[in-house]
Amino acid sequence: MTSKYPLALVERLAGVEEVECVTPDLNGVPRGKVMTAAGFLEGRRLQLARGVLLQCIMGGYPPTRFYGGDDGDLVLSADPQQIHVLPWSERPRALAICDADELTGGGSVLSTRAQLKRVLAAYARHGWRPVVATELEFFVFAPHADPLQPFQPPHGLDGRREAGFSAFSISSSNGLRPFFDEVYRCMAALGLPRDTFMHEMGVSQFEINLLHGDPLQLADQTFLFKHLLKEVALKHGLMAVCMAKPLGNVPGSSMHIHQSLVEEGSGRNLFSDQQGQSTPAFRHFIGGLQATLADLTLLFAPHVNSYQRLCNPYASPNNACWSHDNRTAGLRIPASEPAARRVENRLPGADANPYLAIAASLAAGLHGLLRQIEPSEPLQGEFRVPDDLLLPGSMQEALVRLARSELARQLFGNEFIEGYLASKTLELASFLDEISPWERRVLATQA
Ligand SMILES: NC(=O)CC[C@H](N)C(=O)O
Repeated sequence: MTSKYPLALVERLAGVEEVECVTPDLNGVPRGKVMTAAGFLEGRRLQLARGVLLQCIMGGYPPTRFYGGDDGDLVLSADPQQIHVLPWSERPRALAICDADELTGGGSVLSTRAQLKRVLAAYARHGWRPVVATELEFFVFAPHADPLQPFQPPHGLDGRREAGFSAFSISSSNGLRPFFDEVYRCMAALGLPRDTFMHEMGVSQFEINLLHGDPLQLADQTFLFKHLLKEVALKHGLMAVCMAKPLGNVPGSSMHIHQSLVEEGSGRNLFSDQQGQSTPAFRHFIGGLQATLADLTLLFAPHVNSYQRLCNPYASPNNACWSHDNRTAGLRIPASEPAARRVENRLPGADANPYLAIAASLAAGLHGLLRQIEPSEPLQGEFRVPDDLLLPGSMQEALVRLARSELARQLFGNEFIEGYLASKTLELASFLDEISPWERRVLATQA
C-alpha cells in the first residue's frame, strides 16, 4: 500500500481496522469521523462542517452566521506525532489528533488547537518558548443513571466504598487498583509521561500529574488523558468525571496550569537571572495575567457548574492576586529552585478545554511581557481580595465580561470570540430553562 506516512507508522498501524480522527471542539470534546485504516494511510481527505467546532456542550449549534453563513467544510489533517493505537480497545483501533484547517490552508480560527499554535508562534517570534504542566483532578464514581441523585463513590474490590474526605491517603484508592493499573498501562502505551498520583481531598477524587513540557504537547496529552480516563472507567464499570464541581460541600476539580518561559537555544528559564533572583519577565508575565484574567474567565471556567467550584472555594480561588506558595491566590508561585521558577494559574477547572485554557493563560502572559505590565504587590497569609482583582463569579458575569472585551478580540480574533459567545449563550439559556430540585423544594412553599 502507498502511504503518505512513514513506514514505521504504517507498520505500527498493521492490523488496525479503523482510525478515530478527532479534533477538539470549543469545549475540548473530541469530535470527528472514524475512517478505515486503509483510507487513513492512503491519506484520503477528511472534511467536517465548520459548525461542529462550535457545537454546544448539550448538543445543538449556534446560528450559521457564526461559522461563515453557509457552514462550509474544514479539512481534518492528522498530526503525525499524535497517531496512537488505542490500548483500551478490544478490536485494533487507533486515534489521530487532527488539525482543523481551512480549505484554503491554515488552521481554522474556530480551532482551539490552532489558537494555541498561534500563541506559541507569537512567543517564538521573540525567541521565547513557554513550558507548561497541567494538573488534572477528577472523580471516579459508580455508574449513575438518575441525574436527580448525587454521585456515589464506587464499591472497591473489597466491597467497601469510601466514606469521606481522604486527602493524600495512600490506601483509600487500593480498592480501585485494577482500574488505576489499567490507566497506567494505557498512559504508557499512549506515551503519556506520568509523574505523581495522589488521592485528592474529595471522596473518590484523584490527581495524576503529567511531566512538564511543550505546551502543544501538554494540551494534546491532557486531551488524550481525559479521553483515556473515561474509556478505561467504562471498561471497569466506573465513571470518570471531569466536571468542575460534581458534589456539593466537597472540593471541586481543577486543571492548574504551571508556566515558565525559556530562551530558545540556551533553554535558560527567563523567570530567574544568573543570581537566581526573579526577573522583569517574571513580573511582567504575572502582570499580564492580572490584567487579563477577568476578561478571559469564561475560557477557564466554561460552564455554569465551573462557578460552583470557584464560589465555594476549597483552595479554588476566583481572584487574580499573586502570592508565594499560597493556595488562596489565583496565581501561586510554588516554592522551587530558581531554575524551576514558574507561575501556577489556579483558575482553570478540570472542565476547561486544555488547548484553550493553555492558549489563554499564555496569551495573557505574553500580553504582559510585551507591554511590560507591572503586577500588584504579592499577598500573604489570609488576605482580602482587592476589587480590581476579583474575577467574575458566575457564567452570566463572565459572558458579559468576555463580550465587552476588546482585548479578548485582539488576542483570539473577533470570529473566534463571537463564535464562542454564541455557543456559550445557548448553553446558558439551556441551563436557565431547567428548574432545579432546590428551587422546587425550597421556593414552591417558601417564596
Ligand atoms: N490540591 C489543590 O490545590 C486543590 C485544588 C482544588 N481541588 C480546586 O478545585 O481548585
